[in-house]
Amino acid sequence: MEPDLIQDSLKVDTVEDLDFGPKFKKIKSTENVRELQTVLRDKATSRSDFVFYADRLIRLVVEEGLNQLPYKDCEITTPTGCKYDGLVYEKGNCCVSIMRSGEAMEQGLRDCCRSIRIGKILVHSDEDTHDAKVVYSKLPPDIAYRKVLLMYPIMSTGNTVIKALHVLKENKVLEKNIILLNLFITPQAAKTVIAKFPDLTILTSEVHQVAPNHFGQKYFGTA
Ligand SMILES: O=P(O)(O)OC[C@H]1O[C@H](OP(=O)(O)OP(=O)(O)O)[C@H](O)[C@@H]1O
Repeated sequence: MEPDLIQDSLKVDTVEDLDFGPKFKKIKSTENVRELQTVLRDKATSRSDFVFYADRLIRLVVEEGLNQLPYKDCEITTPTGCKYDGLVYEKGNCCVSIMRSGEAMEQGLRDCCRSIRIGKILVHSDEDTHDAKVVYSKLPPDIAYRKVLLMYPIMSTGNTVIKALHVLKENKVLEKNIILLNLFITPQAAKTVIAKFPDLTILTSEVHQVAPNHFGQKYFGTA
């Protein structure tokens, strides 16, 4: 999809509202989306509600993320014999989830792309300093030739995602072929990541000074 068409889409806010350039995109902030974000931020939300509402928000971001991938024209025949000019999803994509919160987004993607390959990167970040280091990675061997949906829901400083992006670049993935799917990002994280990776596409649901850093603990029930 061309950038100007993305701006016209009902599904994403116009990028002019955000000062992060044309490769930074946000799903439309509808009342439905705002309710999901509110439930996820509310400390009174039960764990089962948290998982349920997180999965709903993840699905919206994943569906819009699929709009950032390439499609090509095709013609099909309907059951009544009519020709129809349609679109078909192009092959050559994969996903990389950043453990562990990024793994919460895998089911939403698999619900849309049943057999997509999913690589993993584990980045350990220090709870106090937010310093991050790569502990483990396992990626599809031909990842350099694929478009990559990189998934991580929370960006506070952006350090975790930056480490993962370095791993992808070391594996010869082109920056312009990476689409980062995210739920919540701080303005600081957006600025920092974009300054280092200007050709990266970022798709989020909300930019806010406060990152809901309880996400992983609450989603996986470890708090
Ligand atoms: O942008 P950053 O400053 O790097 O932070 C990203 C996220 O990573 C940390 O969570 P945690 O270590 O619990 O990660 P996990 O939920 O993936 O285990 C932090 O609390 C954020 O939620």
